[in-house]
Amino acid sequence: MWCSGLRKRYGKRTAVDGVSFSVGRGEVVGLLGPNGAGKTSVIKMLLGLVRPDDGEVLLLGRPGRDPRARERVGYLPELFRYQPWLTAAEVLTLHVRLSGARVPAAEQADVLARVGLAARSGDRVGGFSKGMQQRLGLAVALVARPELVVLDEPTSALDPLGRVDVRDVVLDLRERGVAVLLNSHLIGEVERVCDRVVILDRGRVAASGTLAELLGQRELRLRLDGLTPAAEARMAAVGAVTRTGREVTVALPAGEEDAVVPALVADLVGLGVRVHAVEPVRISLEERLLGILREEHA
Ligand SMILES: Nc1ncnc2c1ncn2[C@@H]1O[C@H](COP(=O)(O)OP(=O)(O)OP(=O)(O)O)[C@@H](O)[C@H]1O
Repeated sequence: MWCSGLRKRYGKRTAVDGVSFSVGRGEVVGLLGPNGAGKTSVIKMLLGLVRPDDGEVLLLGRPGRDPRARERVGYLPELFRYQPWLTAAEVLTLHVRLSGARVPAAEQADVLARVGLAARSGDRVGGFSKGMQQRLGLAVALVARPELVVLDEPTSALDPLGRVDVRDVVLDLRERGVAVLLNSHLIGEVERVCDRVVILDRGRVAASGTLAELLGQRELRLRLDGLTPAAEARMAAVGAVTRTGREVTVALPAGEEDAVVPALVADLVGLGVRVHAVEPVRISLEERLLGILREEHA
């Protein structure tokens, strides 16, 4: 899947402003960003559910407008409700028919089992809990043997075990060479399964890259007493500084920590600062995301 220069306005509000990225076969890409960043709008444009004002979409090598491009795409929407009078098995059969694929009943039953609904296949969907409906939505996204799967908040209603199931499903898809685009606010989840992430903010790509690229940056956690403006300026010269009382975090320039850390500590001591603790750490995706968003909004 590939998109370039996607733009969308709703009235005066620009929801998506020049978004480009791609998801290759066998690759899991996470779409991250705050509420209203444009994630769902991007997904809907990719799938042809919303018409972009500008930009291009290629799905599995065909223009996104081509209905045949969508035959091999599985989609779990953020908000969904299936026909309450149908059983879970009937919902799957309906979606298989809609997709035009030929999927034998036994394979459909396997998909229900994979999302943990084997025991409920004959029950009407109207009586399903939110989490069970979300599991069914995942089964719908998977059942027609898709080559690209787009999951919009797939675990929002799921219990911790259900989240583990989804992680296994996603890793299994990757194993089979399926391209997966995952929109989730659960950053830990994204960090565990995604090869790459695209961070959206106010309709634009604020950052993107492999986890190694985005998290490659290390930072230094310090516990300090007697900070002076000169000492703060010395730390700011190294990288972005965040401070909560005596705890100070300094972003380290990539690959230079061996030289930078001892020099910084020596200078801080020289400036009269009492250094209680020094700990270099690799930042988590969550911290990195918050850092990127803070810079964007500064
Ligand atoms: N149908 C619509 N009509 C008007 N404005 C819309 C519509 N859909 C989205 N928007 C606006 O576009 C912006 C992006 O919304 P979108 O749903 O894409 O964000 P999101 O990143 O998915 O957010 P969330 O994390 O809350 O799901 C928001 O300002 C929203 O109000």
